[in-house]
Amino acid sequence: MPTPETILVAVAVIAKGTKILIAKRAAEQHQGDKWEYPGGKVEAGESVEQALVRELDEELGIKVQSQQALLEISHQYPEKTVKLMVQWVDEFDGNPVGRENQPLRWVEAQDLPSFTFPDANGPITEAIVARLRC
Ligand SMILES: Nc1nc2c([nH]c(=O)n2[C@@H]2O[C@H](COP(=O)(O)OP(=O)(O)OP(=O)(O)O)[C@@H](O)[C@H]2O)c(=O)[nH]1
Ligand SMILES: [Mg+2]
Repeated sequence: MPTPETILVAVAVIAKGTKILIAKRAAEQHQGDKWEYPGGKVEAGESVEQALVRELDEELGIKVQSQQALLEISHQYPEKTVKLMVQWVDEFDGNPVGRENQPLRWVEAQDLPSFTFPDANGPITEAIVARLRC
């Protein structure tokens, strides 16, 4: 059987000081009811950076002013394979709101381990903590 195509996803770690913004996925979504870093699928013809700007406008109503690559994670779920392009965002205009009615929380980075994230997300917390220490 051919390997299914990898879905490229632009994901934002949005930081305000030592606080990180997380959002709750809807029950009916893939990896539903878990917390996530906002973002979504990169569409045809878009760069990762462009996709992130679009997704954060659509999902949170903020305008990203700068972003930097934090890490990349390839993960095979039983039903699909994703490649998360995780970007660090600490400059943006506007105040994030859950435009898709998703609950949002600003969480101290050190408290992230007490939230349940999609299975692919394991390495992200460590990368955040490392980034904040530098
Ligand atoms: N946004 C986001 N997606 C993640 C994370 N971790 C993770 O495995 N994913 C997976 O990445 C895939 C695409 O993300 P998404 O559901 O946000 O895509 P999207 O905004 O384009 O949504 P849509 O398909 O409802 O239009 C999903 O299969 C999701 O489970 C994460 O931290 N944030
Ligand atoms: Mg999304």
